[in-house]
Amino acid sequence: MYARFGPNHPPYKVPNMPDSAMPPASAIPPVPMALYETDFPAFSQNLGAAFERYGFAVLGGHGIDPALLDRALSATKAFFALPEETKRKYKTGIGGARGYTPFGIETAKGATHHDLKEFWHIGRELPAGHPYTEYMPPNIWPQEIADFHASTYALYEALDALGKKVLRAIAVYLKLDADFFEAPVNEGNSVLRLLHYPPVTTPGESVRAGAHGDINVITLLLGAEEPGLQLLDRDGQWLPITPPEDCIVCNIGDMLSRLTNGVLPSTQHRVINPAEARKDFARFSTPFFLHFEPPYLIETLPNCITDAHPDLGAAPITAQDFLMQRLREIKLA
Ligand SMILES: O=C(O)CCC(=O)C(=O)O
Ligand SMILES: [Fe+2]
Repeated sequence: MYARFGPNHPPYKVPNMPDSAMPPASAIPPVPMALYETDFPAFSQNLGAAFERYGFAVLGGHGIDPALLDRALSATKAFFALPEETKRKYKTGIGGARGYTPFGIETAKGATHHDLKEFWHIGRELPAGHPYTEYMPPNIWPQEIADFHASTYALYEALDALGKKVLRAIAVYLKLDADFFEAPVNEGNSVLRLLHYPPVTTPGESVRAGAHGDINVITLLLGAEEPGLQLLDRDGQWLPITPPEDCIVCNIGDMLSRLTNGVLPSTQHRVINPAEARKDFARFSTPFFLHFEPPYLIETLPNCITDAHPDLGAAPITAQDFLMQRLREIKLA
């Protein structure tokens, strides 16, 4: 069992504390994905309520083919096991938007220490001459791992489809047309991030991922069953999110928070270092950052301005301009 702990790093695992005194390992109960087909209004309501309360929701039984997940995870592990110099061949000069970003680069906004992670980014494949090629560079693929391209891009497409379903539920929760988000995200600048947090063998100031909010519309996260992910709750407590294996963690990003005038909050989250018993284990997780199409104008939804949510006065901004502003802040652009 994992204890809650405050921002100043009291112990993560409290020795001698009976399990009954601990908060649940994961604060947010899963919403069954099956409800999407059997009772869409209930699906939308349960999911939306979790997002409004926590900025996070957990989807149970996500329905992504377990064989595909195994293939993508094997390819990911095989890539990160390559020698450093081989991996660095795939480091691009485009702010990490595609390919490999080595250990020690990304630094959370306002943080002084870099994160303890390396990662690989995959974007949407566009036909030659597509107008968005200006914003969305082509993918690169490691030649050393035969199934990498096929398995990880199939996962990209599965998560893109799942994300579009989640957005239908969010639209209905917000009393918009169910297909409100369809055109804005259809060929969105979405990115699949394959993340590797190596074992944490030397103590230091750095954490696996410093506290941050995601930039995009919504994030779908696979692999959070290896403990460490926490969200910063309203009362200042860090709540662990450690879902069962067939679940996917979803959270609201800054773009959707801005569009909804904060009705759906983008909640700060982080990945803390492992407890002693898990410190020799790597952590592999896979967030899918679902984005709007680059020219989409993020402009506060009028029906999200209410007495409970007075207008925060966010100026309209395109998804592309917002992204560039935020990437500069985390030293990726
Ligand atoms: O690894 C995780 O569980 C979360 C990663 C994350 O929050 C991110 O990459 O934005
Ligand atoms: Fe994140």
